[in-house]
Amino acid sequence: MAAISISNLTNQIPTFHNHNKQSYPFLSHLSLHNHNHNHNHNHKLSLSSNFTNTSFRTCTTSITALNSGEYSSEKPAILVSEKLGEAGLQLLRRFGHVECSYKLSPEELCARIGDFDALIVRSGTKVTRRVFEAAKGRLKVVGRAGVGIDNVDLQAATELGCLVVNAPTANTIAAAEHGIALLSAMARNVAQADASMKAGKWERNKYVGVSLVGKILGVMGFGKVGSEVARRAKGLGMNVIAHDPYAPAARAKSIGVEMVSFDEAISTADFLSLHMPLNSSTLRSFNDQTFAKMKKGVRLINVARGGVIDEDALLTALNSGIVAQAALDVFAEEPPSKDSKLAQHENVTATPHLGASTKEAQEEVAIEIAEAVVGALRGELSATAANAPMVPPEVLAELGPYVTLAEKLGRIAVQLVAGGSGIQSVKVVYASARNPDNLDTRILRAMITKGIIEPISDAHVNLVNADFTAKQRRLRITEEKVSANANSSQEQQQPVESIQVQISDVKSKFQSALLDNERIISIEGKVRAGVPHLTRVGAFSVDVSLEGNVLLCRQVDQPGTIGHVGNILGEHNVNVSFMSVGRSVKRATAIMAIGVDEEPDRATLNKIGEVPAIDEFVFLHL
Ligand SMILES: NC(=O)c1ccc[n+]([C@@H]2O[C@H](COP(=O)([O-])OP(=O)(O)OC[C@H]3O[C@@H](n4cnc5c(N)ncnc54)[C@H](O)[C@@H]3O)[C@@H](O)[C@H]2O)c1
Ligand SMILES: O=C(O)[C@H](O)COP(=O)(O)O
Repeated sequence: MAAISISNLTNQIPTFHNHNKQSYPFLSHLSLHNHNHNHNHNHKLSLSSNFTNTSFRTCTTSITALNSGEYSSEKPAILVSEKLGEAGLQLLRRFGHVECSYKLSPEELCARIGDFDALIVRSGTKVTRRVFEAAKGRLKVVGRAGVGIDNVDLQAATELGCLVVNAPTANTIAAAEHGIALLSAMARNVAQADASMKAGKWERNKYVGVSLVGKILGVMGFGKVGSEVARRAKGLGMNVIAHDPYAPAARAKSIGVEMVSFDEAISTADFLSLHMPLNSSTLRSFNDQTFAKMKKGVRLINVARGGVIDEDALLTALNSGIVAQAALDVFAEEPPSKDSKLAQHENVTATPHLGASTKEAQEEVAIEIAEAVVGALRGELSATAANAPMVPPEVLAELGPYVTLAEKLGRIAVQLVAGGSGIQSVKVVYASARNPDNLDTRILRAMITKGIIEPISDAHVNLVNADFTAKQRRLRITEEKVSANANSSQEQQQPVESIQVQISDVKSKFQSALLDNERIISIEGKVRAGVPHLTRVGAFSVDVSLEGNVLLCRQVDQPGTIGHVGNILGEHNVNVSFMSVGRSVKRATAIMAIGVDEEPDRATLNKIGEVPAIDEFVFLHL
């Protein structure tokens, strides 16, 4: 894959106007899909004859004009594909259009998904790459109303910039209670005895059970559910050991649970209860080899995920008596086939994935996921994001203006690169008067990446996919944090004093942006009174607020030039919002930075290029 090329910008990227600014104020930080490609106007902007013709999409960080599907008003559209508690639905309805379609086939889901901004699922909906691709950029968030996100293709979501959030806490107790219910029911053959009675029998000798007290329970995965199961099992008089490579031993110890290795757990336990996530390292980790190491007659409970067990191996172990009984709430395929030998096995107690299914848990889960999805659609960062940095709200609030600055600096820097250059290496230097090591730069880096990549590609970059997109395009972004001297107490309180963006090994269409003519484009920005400013271009200090578009001119520092350019703009009804001149030596070369509200047309720009004192200039869309 080639480095980002800007060689053919001239005729490929039409000027882009977004006429459908939406009012989701923070979404720009997170989810910047733009659905207005149909509104492209093929305006081309010609800079003076000395310069490469370039056009850029205007920077529009507003979001998501909804597609022209069924839901086309200003409100976001939310598809709920599995049963969700009423309280959560009400919350969602207050915010957007909600469609509950509980029986969509995979094909129907793909056909409909492009009409929605959010999708809420439980474990029964497979949110595959096909679904994300079918969404064609509109889907901004997938909410998993529960814990396990193994039914969502996280990689595809990340690549396509879709946030995935879950509701990780609300069903913990329900799942733990179900685990204990299965443990007890299995030990006393409750389900089998009940079925026998319903068949008119009275089989007291057949259903003699085993006691729990004094037995060893091995909890595999000592997270939220596992630790609650352990706590309850202790109350039943069991000796509990646990295996979890990532859980702190002290937490287990505090409730009287000993952490042991995988092999020790499986070889000493009388009962094994599984509570780890399904991922590539846990997939079928209970298999022929591991069953062979277990104590003969072990009893197995699984309320985690069916896929952690090799089901054929379990069947063999049940038939050979290595596993005396199993209690399964989850299956590799759900529902399992009607003639599943496992579900039908007389030593298996089976439930249809009921772990989270209590009234209380479902109401709580629905509220938890509705809040997470609404927050994400509003552009807030989520505390339960599975594929984006979780940035605390207070950090986000503080970094807000720097987020805008970062994106604009990225946009400016890339527009200064001359056609024919391939951008490979970007360096960002953050200066802070506070301890720079404490600065969380993930959002800023994502926004710089967005600013650099979006004007020269069709990619939609956001916090979710920024690093992935940069990597995919072989754009290496390095960061440096340096200490800044604070000149005032206000500067001391700011999280960031300045952000410098450098693009190395490129030519510039504005020579003055190069550092010592070294093929390094360098610009710097600051936030002043909450407004992003461009404060340095190459070696020249400037000060222009980045609120409209910017014209940068290098000129001979002599009387009249500023007025001349200002007049040309005025004559063509282009309003100047800000102007600053930076020079190194009196009456030598100066850089003039002009903020303009409107986009000057080609004739206006040509006239500026004809001003004798102007050596070079560039118009930058922000
Ligand atoms: N049946 C249901 O309805 C139901 C309900 C809730 C949760 N679940 C499932 O239960 C599981 C646990 O949920 P949770 O909320 O406790 O999650 P959690 O993230 O709080 O806990 C999972 C624990 O597993 C540990 N772990 C990771 N890899 C491991 C490995 N290889 N071996 C041992 N431990 C490992 C993690 O360190 C973590 O402590 C998940 O698979 C979840 O999907 C099922
Ligand atoms: O991971 C979970 O939260 C549980 O497996 C619950 O799944 P469900 O929402 O489909 O009941």
